[in-house]
Amino acid sequence: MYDFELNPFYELIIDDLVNRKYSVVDCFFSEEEINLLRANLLLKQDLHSFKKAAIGQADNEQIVEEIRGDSILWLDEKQPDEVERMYFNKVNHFLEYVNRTCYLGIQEGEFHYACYPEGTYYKRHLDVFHTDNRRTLSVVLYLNDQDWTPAYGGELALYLKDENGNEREEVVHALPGRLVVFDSKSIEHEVKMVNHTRYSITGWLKTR
Ligand SMILES: O=C(O)CCC(=O)C(=O)O
Ligand SMILES: [Fe+2]
Repeated sequence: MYDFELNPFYELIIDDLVNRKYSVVDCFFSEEEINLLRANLLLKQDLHSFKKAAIGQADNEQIVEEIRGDSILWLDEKQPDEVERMYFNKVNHFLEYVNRTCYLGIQEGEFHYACYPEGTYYKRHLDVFHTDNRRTLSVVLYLNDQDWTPAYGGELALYLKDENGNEREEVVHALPGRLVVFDSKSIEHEVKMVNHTRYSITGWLKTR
């Protein structure tokens, strides 16, 4: 017997995750919250604190712009600013719900701002490492301007298997406020060529 109230919005996301291993929702954050998060990202970027993103992990990290061309800044969950605290509160609320209903055993998260300048992309990859497969759910939130159009490129392509085992590409436009949650361990994906600076927060919910 559940001792808490069902959340119909979270249930939709969870249904998607169970049925097809990914979910795309546009109203997890309000437009005002997205504007605050974008302004926060731009402020931090002005302070020149973004670094070219690497591939690999720990002592095996390499910057390879032919594979990924974004610059990132990790969020510090222990010292969030006011806007980041709002982001963490919402994500953690969802996370607690997922843990209680799906028993995924997620213990922690890691999150970074990302900026893809024009002409960059991130080639097809999986979000788990050979030496560390704790990442369970990938969570991407787009912080692009409200006038973002598909002509700006930078689509997220998810490579999915249909019921016959054939591969199918699901294309997701990086519309402002859009949240994409997907199974880190099984869904290969890529960021297509970006024609206009593209902003996001990407996070991973992990087991310990
Ligand atoms: O920004 C996106 O749409 C996906 C980014 C991504 O795949 C990653 O950072 O691992
Ligand atoms: Fe990824």
